[in-house]
Amino acid sequence: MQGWHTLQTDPPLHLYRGVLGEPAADMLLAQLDRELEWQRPRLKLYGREHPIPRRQVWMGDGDAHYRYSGRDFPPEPWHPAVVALRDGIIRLLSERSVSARFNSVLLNRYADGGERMGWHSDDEPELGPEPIIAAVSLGAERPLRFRWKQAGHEPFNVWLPHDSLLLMGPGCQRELQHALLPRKTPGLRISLTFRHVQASGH
Ligand SMILES: O=C(O)CCC(=O)C(=O)O
Ligand SMILES: [Fe+2]
Repeated sequence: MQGWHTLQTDPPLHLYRGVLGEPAADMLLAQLDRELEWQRPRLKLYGREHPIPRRQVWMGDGDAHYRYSGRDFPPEPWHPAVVALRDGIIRLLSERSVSARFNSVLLNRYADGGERMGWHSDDEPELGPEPIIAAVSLGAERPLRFRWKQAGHEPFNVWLPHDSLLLMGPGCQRELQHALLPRKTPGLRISLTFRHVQASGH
């Protein structure tokens, strides 16, 4: 159970179970919930502003700005527990001969199954042509739903257990979209999606 599981190879999706070990993962979930300044920004969708249906924190190196839905998010400074997790993830990826660097992370906080993230690909220009995204899940287990941009392939779920890491390799953002759809289930979930954004010259 523990360790790497290949979900598919083209484009690559790999799940690692047991990133920190249960007690440390439980502690990190509680610590992030308590210590971060969770935001609920309002974003424009089809010309109208709505608060996002979850909370988030954008964190990273000072020059790692992130732009979406016409807004610019300057990063919060790295939290030491998130730095330690990032470095652990980089070590795990190097076991697979994936050399990744991450200068930023989007932390998402879903208070319960009603909170969600809609369909998207992480394909903003500042993420570069074939981004590698490493997504750590803490708390309530929920499925990440994937669908193909090209017609004729079936959508599928990837269940993301507590203390797991989902590696979305090259091609995942180009060929697929993903969403965390609402479910009638309780339970706090926090995800951390580590990325590398090109410095924006701010
Ligand atoms: O919460 C998740 O697992 C998905 C998050 C996600 O897709 C993102 O941060 O881009
Ligand atoms: Fe995403």
